Amino acid sequence: MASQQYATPVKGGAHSSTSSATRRISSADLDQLLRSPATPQSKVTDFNNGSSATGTASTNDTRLLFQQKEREIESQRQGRDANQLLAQHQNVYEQNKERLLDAITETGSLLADLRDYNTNKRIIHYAAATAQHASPSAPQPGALKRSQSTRPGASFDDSDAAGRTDTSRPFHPSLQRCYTSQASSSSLPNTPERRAPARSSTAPFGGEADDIDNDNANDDEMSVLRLDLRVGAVGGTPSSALVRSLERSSVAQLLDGRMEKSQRHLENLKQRISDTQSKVLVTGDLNAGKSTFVNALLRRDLMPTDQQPCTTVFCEVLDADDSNGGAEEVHMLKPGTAYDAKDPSTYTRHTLADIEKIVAEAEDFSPEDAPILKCYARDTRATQDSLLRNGIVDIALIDAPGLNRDSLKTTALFARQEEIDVVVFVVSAENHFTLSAKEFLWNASHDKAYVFIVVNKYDQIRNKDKCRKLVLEQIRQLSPRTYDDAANLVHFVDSGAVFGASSTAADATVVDDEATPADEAVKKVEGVPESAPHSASAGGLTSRSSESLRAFARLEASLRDFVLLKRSKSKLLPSKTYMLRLLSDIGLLARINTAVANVELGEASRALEVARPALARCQASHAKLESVLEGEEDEVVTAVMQEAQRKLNAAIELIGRGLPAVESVSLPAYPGLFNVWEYAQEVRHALTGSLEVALRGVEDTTRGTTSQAVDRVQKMGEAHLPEGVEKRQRIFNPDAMFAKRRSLPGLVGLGLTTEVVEVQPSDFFDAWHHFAVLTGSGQGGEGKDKALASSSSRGDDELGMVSGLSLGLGAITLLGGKTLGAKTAVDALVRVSDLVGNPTARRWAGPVFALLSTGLVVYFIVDLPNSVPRNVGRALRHGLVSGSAVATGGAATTTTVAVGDKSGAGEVRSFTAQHSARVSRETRKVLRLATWDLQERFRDAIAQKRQEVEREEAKAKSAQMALEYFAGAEAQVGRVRAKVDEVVGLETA
Ligand SMILES: Nc1nc2c(ncn2[C@@H]2O[C@H](COP(=O)(O)OP(=O)(O)OP(=O)(O)O)[C@@H](O)[C@H]2O)c(=O)[nH]1
Repeated sequence: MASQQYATPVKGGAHSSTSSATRRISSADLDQLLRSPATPQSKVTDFNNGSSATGTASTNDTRLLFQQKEREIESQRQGRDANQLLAQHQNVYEQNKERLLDAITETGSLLADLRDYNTNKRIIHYAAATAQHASPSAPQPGALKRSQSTRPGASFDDSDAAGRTDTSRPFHPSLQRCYTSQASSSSLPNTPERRAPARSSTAPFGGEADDIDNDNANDDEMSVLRLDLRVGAVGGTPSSALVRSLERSSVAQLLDGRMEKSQRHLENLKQRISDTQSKVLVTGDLNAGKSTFVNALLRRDLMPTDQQPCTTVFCEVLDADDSNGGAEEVHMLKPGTAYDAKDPSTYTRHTLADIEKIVAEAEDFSPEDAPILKCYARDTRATQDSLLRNGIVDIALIDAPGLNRDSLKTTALFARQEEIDVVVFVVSAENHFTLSAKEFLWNASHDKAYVFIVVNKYDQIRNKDKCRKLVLEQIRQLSPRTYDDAANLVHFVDSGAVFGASSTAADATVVDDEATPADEAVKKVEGVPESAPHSASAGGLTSRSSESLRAFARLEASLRDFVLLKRSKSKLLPSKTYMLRLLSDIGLLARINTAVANVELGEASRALEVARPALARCQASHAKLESVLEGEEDEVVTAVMQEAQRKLNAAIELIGRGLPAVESVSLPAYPGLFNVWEYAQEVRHALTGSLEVALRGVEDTTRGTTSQAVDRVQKMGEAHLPEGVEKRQRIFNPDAMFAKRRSLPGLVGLGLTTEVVEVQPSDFFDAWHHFAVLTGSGQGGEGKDKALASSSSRGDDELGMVSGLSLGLGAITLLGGKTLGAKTAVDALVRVSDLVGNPTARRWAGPVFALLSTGLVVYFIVDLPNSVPRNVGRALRHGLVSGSAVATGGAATTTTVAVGDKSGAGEVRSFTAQHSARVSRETRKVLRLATWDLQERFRDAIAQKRQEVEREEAKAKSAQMALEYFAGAEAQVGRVRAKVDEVVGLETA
């Protein structure tokens, strides 16, 4: 209030001659007048030239001056109060701003943390997704609430746009088209992605969710972090099938995207709050008088006006002193280039006078290509009057092209820019709201709530009450919040009257003695430059135009108030709203995830109570079974081996006595002396054949024993395997045992050398055997066997001599052995030699010997059918026992895989040892397979149980971690929220 001079047109008296001039009265003058109110000849200030004039003042004049003084004092008081109020407001604003900036920073890092948690540690459950994907048995508070909600859209956007609409707002079917079409217009520049149907399709005051009504905040519903899961870009409705088909990880990914977007928006909010400039977008119907209104606000004929729609540009008017070093000029922005006032390459420079030409040239441009002008103009009015240069905040006024179907989208987009704080919507009182206007206004006010509405050309309306009612009713439907505060936000004016556009303004006069404090404002409206063609002061105002000016003055005061005193509302409230929404969402996420984690922890704990003992039981059973199985295996293998040894030894013993090892095999019939050779051969075949049968018998017994053992093992498995483990058995096929050996031909299968079937001389008379028997060196002992067996392996040279000797000795032995016994025979032989020395004996010795020899030969021949099997059997037995008849590397050692038997091929072992080892190996192999199968299933079962335990432990750990994390997050949300809640005064400012 540095300059306290007011322009006061006065009428009549000494000053009537100067009625067209503006009188200026100073405080000093008025003080003086007050000091001598009754002085007949008082000194009256000549308001025109500042000099004093002396004369007799009439009572009327005195009264007039008193009234004037009172008004001035009141005005000064009001000015002081306003300044104080502004200062206070500025203080509160700064505090609020700092709190919000702090809260935004903290929330940003909380979001970053949540994203990291979601991506790297544990997927965050998102409301409805949780209900669908988490354990169905477990109730989840947040999710459950949604599923029980009666609102169709409360669960995961499963409803259509209408279903999601807040019923507190009137929804206009006629506007639905634009609502949805704009919601899906993701291709538009500067456009945030499509939104969920519950949300605004346009955001006049920001690009994100700060465009949500504060009142509609609901702690149980996502808003900012709500996921848009609509199907299809155009006209699609959300599909619950799609939602259900979405994996939790996909939902988490979408949530991450949403949080990232929110982080970006927080950064924008920061910038927006830190920005000291406030932008006021003036838009409205074609030809509604927007440019006239802007000129009226500026008191300058800056923007071209015409009876035809003419504005084709977005012209942002800024204060030249504040923003451009005082230089009045126009910068035309280069499309696609970021504007920088300090960089002339980003714009082309023009004079203010060029605006008309630029506007005219841009007439044919499409709305998207409409040039954007930065118009730096000096605001000559006093700080407290000026809108642009008010000393508190830099205001920019943007004159936009008129709305029609083409420009609607562009202007809506322009309005969505972050830095647009206030939208002033100009509508012609003559036309009310056109369809485009309705669309724009409904969208702009739908979420933003407040729009400043100027109903212009009110002077043209005859039935003003009717018009007012109609327009207000429309506003009530389109923007209920604006309607509620219509006294401040809706103004019926005649902008032309301020700047001479309307016909009535040209000869308007003001009646002084009816002036009220509101008239002061009217007089400010009158403070137009002298160059103005239709200055209100030029011809004096009629009461008609006086009313118009008063209305405009009220509008200006309200607009200033709205932009300045209530800039908190336009700048901070959206941020506060957004923050509250976001924090509420994070809080909800934290609660949902805490609930889910609690459920998971409970589930995991319960599962562990079962799984841990089950694992321990399973491990114990396994250990026990393992030792039992080992014992069983050893027992069976030993039994098999002993049985095999016993049976094979018995078989070999029989063979050794020249008898077949089994009854089912019989020796061949003696074919006579002339076929004795073949006889010996057949005996050999028969005896080895009987051995094969005996061996098969051993193998069959082993199969039976093994089958029983396998059966026992499997039963043990059934008994010990834990519940739920697959009990399917490996099928045991006993026939497969020894099948390979049996498939081999005779001797090879038996693992014997081919010599065992070759006829030997000893098969007919085994001299060494008889000698051994004769010398009493044992009855079939091992040493004797060796000695006797060696007879069959001597060279052919010795054969004749040995055979002759064998024959002779054999005869003696046989005779002696048969009649007197061996000893007696030898004794007889000694006595015979004694007789040789006796002459008498020598006489009959020859015939006796001849007789004896003949007898022996006869006996030998007669005994051949018995002696051959005996000799063959004895030789075979010897070969089998000594291992000399067992082929090294033969079937006995190679047809089985050595399992736990260290005997290798090539080692000389008896037939019994070899085959008993083989069958026991085979048995061990089969049993190992059976037990291995069982153990394998045990191991699987244990691994499964361990996995289950580990899984539940991990689940419990993860849930525990989530509980801690979300408890921390919720606490942080609480702290930040308290800070945001401290941002006060926005609702009443
Ligand atoms: N009677 C009357 N005429 C007005 C008023 N305001 C503007 N006009 C006239 O209406 C016509 C259009 O005014 P403009 O300011 O150019 O309108 P606009 O909304 O900027 O037009 P475009 O943006 O070009 O569509 C001009 O002839 C103005 O003189 C008013 O309050 N009363």
